[in-house]
Amino acid sequence: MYILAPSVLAADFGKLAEDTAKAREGGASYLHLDVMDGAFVPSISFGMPVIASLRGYTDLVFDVHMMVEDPGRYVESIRAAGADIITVHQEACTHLDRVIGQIKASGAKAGVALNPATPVSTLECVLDQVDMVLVMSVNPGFGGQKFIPYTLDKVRALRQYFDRKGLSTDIQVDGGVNRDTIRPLIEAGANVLVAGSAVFGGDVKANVETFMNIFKEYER
Ligand SMILES: O=C(CO)[C@H](O)[C@H](O)COP(=O)(O)O
Ligand SMILES: [Fe+2]
Repeated sequence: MYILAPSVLAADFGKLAEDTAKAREGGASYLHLDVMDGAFVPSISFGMPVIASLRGYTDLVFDVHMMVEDPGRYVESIRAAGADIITVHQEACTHLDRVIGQIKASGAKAGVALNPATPVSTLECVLDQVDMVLVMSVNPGFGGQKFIPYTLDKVRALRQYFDRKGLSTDIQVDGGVNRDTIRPLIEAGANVLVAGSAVFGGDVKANVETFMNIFKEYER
């Protein structure tokens, strides 16, 4: 029911495949891949070649978070590189409906992300079409930032909406997720939790296991 998506942004890039294998050993089923273009967000991370290369080393679900301007330009190539879920920012798409259609046509699951200061109401017209909504709980661009508490209200509002509609749409939260912030997030209705520094800082397998044990508290 609950899914941990370790974000490789905090991994040792010289040992990506190794760190990914450790996360899988601990029980993770997703791998969160942060693509940054230096325009939508200040930093530049990695793109298709790195994702395609890593695809050869793991069967984890590739959950690609596109922090790029006009992400519609890259949907097909990110899918071809191995993405299973492609999440685009509402703020980066002039034609969001078209991009969601493009992602679905590619065969990937479609996610839409919101920056902390972007209200849930901006997704009103597309909420019934997406497989996942990503609530950013830090301003995107860097790992290791502090969780922004008001984003919990957005998670609650989304879960209420999906429950009312009888939809089992995933709600993902990304940014500052750790063993202190994860319980309020689950209680607010999040079911896909991204964690970068809390997974890849230290013993990766043990860190993932800690999250898995917290999930068990809620799955009983
Ligand atoms: O999208 C992201 C940053 O924009 C990352 O997924 C996120 O920051 C994960 O890192 P941490 O868990 O250390 O906050
Ligand atoms: Fe992310």
